Amino acid sequence: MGSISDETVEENADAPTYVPSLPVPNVQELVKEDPLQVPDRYVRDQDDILQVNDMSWLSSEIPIIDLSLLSKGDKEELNKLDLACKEWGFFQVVNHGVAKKVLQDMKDATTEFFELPLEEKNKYAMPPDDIQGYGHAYVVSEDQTLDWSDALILVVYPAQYRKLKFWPSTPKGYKDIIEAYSKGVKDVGVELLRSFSTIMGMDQDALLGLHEELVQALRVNYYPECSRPDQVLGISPHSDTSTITILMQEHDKHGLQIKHNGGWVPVKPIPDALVVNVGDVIEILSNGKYKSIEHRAVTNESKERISYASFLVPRDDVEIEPLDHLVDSQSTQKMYKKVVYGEYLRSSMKRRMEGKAHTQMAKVET
Ligand SMILES: O=C(O)CCC(=O)C(=O)O
Ligand SMILES: [Fe+2]
Repeated sequence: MGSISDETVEENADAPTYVPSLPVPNVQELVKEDPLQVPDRYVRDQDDILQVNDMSWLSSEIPIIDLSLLSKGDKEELNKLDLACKEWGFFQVVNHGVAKKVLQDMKDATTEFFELPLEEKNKYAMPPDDIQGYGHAYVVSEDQTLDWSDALILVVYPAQYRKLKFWPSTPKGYKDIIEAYSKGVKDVGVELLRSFSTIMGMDQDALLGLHEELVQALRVNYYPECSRPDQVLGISPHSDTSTITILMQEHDKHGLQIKHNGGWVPVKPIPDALVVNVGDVIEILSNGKYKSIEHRAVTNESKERISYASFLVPRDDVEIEPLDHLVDSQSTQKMYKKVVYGEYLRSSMKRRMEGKAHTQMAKVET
């Protein structure tokens, strides 16, 4: 594999465009200027963050799936996957085959990138009319409560969708590291989609085929430390508009929480494991059997946290609706309307992230 050279930065005509977001302050800089300030725009209604819904004791119940067993078609592991998707919508994957070094290089280079001075990072600033680059997405109104985070967002697959002008060339080799990490995640994703096809009663390659082309986007979330973690959220509660999301977190920092039985359950990092969640596409295809679960990230008082979310999604023109055979087997009606994926995705970007409000729009009114 050759390296991604610095010369290939001209605009790519095949690259899709996305919905813009309003400009907001860089949170990392706010903290640098005054570690104690928490501007009003970031302060949540206390009901939003209260610990009364704390269900941390359930963390150890979040399923752990062995990908090497799934790949062999192990029945028991496939059952575990089915249960995980029905009951949790989230699980952690071990024995996924992505080399430790690939994961570690990604963490090291990314940490270095975020430590660069703002002007350096801003060479890759997200323009007002795009969602790729370094900045903030999903800001749609001046009076929306803001998330305590900055992000670097890149479309990585298919390669012809890339906009390389947003791929940082510092630290040295970062582009190749992003590519190697994304390739690893893609292989895991393909393997998982095969197993998802199986548990959804289809040929192994059915889901991949339905995507026409597997599109993969990377969102690196940077959550600076916050002097008042009880007042802010790193990322608002939302469900992912993806088919599945594959997330790497740092092993020594907590932040991700998922909604379960009305409470918030932290996903405790397991070293080198990847966190996977069912996205809205699987929820719709499965007619709600598998749920795209609401999740959020909280901040830490003394440490910044970085998370790496890879979203696997269908091509824009693919139509998504509940699979006929699943509707029949559940002997219920179709719970979701047909949506064109690209329209669904873009309309979600025009809203602020707000729980399951967007999936709700695809629901058939009853
Ligand atoms: O930081 C995390 O753990 C969650 C990130 C997330 O949910 C997202 O980027 O969609
Ligand atoms: Fe998410």
